[in-house]
Amino acid sequence: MDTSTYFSELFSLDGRVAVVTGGSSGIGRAIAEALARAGAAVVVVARREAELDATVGELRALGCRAARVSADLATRDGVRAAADGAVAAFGEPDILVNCAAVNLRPPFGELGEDVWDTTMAVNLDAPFLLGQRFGPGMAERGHGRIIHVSSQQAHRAFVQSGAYGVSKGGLESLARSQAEAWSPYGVTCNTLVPGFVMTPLNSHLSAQPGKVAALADRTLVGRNGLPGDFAGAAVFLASRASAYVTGQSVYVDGGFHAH
Ligand SMILES: NC(=O)c1ccc[n+]([C@@H]2O[C@H](COP(=O)([O-])OP(=O)(O)OC[C@H]3O[C@@H](n4cnc5c(N)ncnc54)[C@H](O)[C@@H]3O)[C@@H](O)[C@H]2O)c1
Repeated sequence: MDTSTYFSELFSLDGRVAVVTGGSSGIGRAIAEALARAGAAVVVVARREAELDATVGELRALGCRAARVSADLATRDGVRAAADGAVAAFGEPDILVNCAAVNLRPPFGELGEDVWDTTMAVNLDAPFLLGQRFGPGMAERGHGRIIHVSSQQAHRAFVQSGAYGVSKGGLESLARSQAEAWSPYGVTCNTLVPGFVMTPLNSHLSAQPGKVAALADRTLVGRNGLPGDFAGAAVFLASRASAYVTGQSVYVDGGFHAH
């Protein structure tokens, strides 16, 4: 077997269908593009129409198969609409990437039910519900990949991110439960754990360059992350190459957690 066939068999996503929530911006946008470039037909799920149109247009311009579903994952109806729309576009998915999230930031003492409920709905309930919808079919077909996107804040306390951190800790636990249920049937379930990445999610920090620089100093590679830093890890976790990796939290954080 020549080298390019060898690597293509390991990493190619030709013939696969991927659903990427939060796929129209930031890390999710980079993951959607990476999976599409690796050969998958990609359904991008998010709320904002203009960003969705732009993302799908760019993916199609690259020669990739892409479709969009506009849905609010904060509601059960929205999650159902997202799943139905994705299946209507390209059929049952082989790969589910749960990247959509909110990070609302009241000080912990002022954290009320509304912030808690919205955070859990988008960051934890939607990944659970989409997993329940697609995981059994993946297991029945004998192959599948579920990839969640967590956060360093699942592992340490950050001021004003109490609900967010809890939701991300739950997500990593969810991946392990899903792995326990479905990995015997060829479905791997893992979590990517980003460090700090400058995206719309933390645009409030763009006015605090000192804080952004301090976060970069805490990494081992000496810089904060870029959305494109997640492309390789996502393709790996979505491909045959990661068949023996499941129930894991994979840190893509420039070594932030290593010291
Ligand atoms: N940027 C960072 O520093 C960082 C660090 C750790 C973890 N993360 C995680 O990375 C993932 C991507 O975040 P990002 O930084 O790229 O931010 P982002 O704001 O660019 O992306 C978040 C996405 O979630 C979508 N979304 C939010 N609420 C939604 C809803 N109710 N319904 C549907 N879609 C909704 C948004 O439309 C957007 O596409 C998130 O899970 C986030 O928690 C980011």
